[in-house]
Amino acid sequence: MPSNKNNTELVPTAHSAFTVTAPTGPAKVEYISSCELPTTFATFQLHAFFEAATGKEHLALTLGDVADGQPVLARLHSECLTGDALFSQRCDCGAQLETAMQKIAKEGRGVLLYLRQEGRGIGLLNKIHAYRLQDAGADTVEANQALGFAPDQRNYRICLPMLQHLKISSVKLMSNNPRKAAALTDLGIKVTEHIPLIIKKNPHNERYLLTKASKLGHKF
Ligand SMILES: Nc1nc2c(ncn2[C@@H]2O[C@H](COP(=O)(O)OP(=O)(O)OP(=O)(O)O)[C@@H](O)[C@H]2O)c(=O)[nH]1
Ligand SMILES: [Zn+2]
Repeated sequence: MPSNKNNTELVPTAHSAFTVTAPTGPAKVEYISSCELPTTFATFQLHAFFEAATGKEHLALTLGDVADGQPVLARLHSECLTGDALFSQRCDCGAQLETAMQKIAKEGRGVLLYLRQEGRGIGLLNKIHAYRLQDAGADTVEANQALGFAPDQRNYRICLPMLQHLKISSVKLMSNNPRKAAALTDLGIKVTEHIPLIIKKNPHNERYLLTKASKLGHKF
């Protein structure tokens, strides 16, 4: 841990501004509204959902007719404010988001669920704590554990009501995380294809990607 000049630095402890344990059992997610979302890739339909148990607002972007019963090109994207909005090079999230939207635009049909599971479910404040621990030598899994969390706090139950609302029952999944496909299958969503979403590594995310492969089971 880097120390400040007065040596008053505290080891980060988990911030409990909200519950970080994803609710179990069938997820209750209410559909709220939809609008057009013109982007640099295509003009998507943006659908808003509300999860009362956590107070979280989840989003779905769709392009084309996703309700025709054919497998839909799909991305379940876990929120990463630093990567998705602030161009962070610590992870591969921003580039994965961009690539997924590009692929959907190219196909002319697809869905992206933007899930508010920041920091693999521990929230933004705790992710910053975890990054601080990583700056001091921990890997991404050790950092979560040092804060008292599981390496990955996410579950994907909220996807079911969102996909049901969109009338999507089978997907071609863009992900390197086998747990996402397994979770969808458990929920009764057919995964007809696994499409890797591999992003070029850089010196800042190399260790993170290696740890994802060796400790979290991601396939690269
Ligand atoms: N706790 C924690 N979360 C992180 C860290 N780096 C990225 N994240 C979060 O991890 C989530 C993305 O998960 P990843 O493991 O990168 O990828 P994935 O979603 O499991 O798999 P893919 O579908 O292949 O992208 C986002 O919510 C990020 O905010 C970290 O060091 N610690
Ligand atoms: Zn990220």
